[in-house]
Amino acid sequence: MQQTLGIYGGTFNPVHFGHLALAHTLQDTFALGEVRLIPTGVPPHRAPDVSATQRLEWLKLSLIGKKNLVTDDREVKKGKVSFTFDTLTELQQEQPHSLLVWLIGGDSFAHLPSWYRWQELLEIGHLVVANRPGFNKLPVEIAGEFAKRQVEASPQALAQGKISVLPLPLMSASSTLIREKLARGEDVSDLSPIAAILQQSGLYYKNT
Ligand SMILES: Nc1ncnc2c1ncn2[C@@H]1O[C@H](COP(=O)(O)OP(=O)(O)OP(=O)(O)O)[C@@H](O)[C@H]1O
Ligand SMILES: O=C(O)c1ccc[n+]([C@@H]2O[C@H](COP(=O)([O-])O)[C@@H](O)[C@H]2O)c1
Repeated sequence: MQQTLGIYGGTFNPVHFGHLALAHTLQDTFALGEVRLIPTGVPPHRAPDVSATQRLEWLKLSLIGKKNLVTDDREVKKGKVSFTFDTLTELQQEQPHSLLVWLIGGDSFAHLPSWYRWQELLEIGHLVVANRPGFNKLPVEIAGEFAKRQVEASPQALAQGKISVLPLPLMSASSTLIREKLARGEDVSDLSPIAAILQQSGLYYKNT
């Protein structure tokens, strides 16, 4: 049987239930032994107001007791901008016999042409896309790649250079929504597994 490794990168500013549902469903749908959640240190396209070590710490807390879901701190340790192409290349070198099964949301997928070496990125492993607003309005070059590469979401269909859609209904959870609610001092326990910690930290609170 083919060896596989699940990869899920994100800013996780902060972690929410949607992130966890995506990671679980990825693991389950493709029968992956392990999914690595990789927080960005210095993300290429944004500047989070909370440190990378803090975002990693919260992510770790939210994964306690979750078999097969683990954090990977390589991008946090780098201390400079991390490109997904470099991270996946590094992981592939470490595990030359594993197929990398990497996950992004539909909004990220729609912006893929702005990513570093995005066309080569599509060749590295098997990409899994989770539905999210934006996925239904793909730029033409991405729509073309998707049409050419799409296969069903199953362990048997896993293959280098292919793309599958994660079988999960649209989830409205987002870090933006959590940050907005915390800024107003509102409860976020329906959105994040670390709601109490976030509220106590006061980190996103804006006393206006
Ligand atoms: N609810 C969701 N449904 C589908 N994909 C999601 C969802 N939440 C996050 N993702 C995807 O997971 C990856 C990491 O997301 P990220 O950590 O930036 O969270 P986010 O909720 O998108 O944050 P923000 O609201 O700050 O943009 C991205 O590819 C994103 O598209
Ligand atoms: O490599 C790139 O050029 C690139 C550009 C934008 C985002 N990414 C990665 O995509 C993942 C999700 O990003 P974000 O900003 O939606 O949290 C995260 O792992 C980022 O490092 C990667």
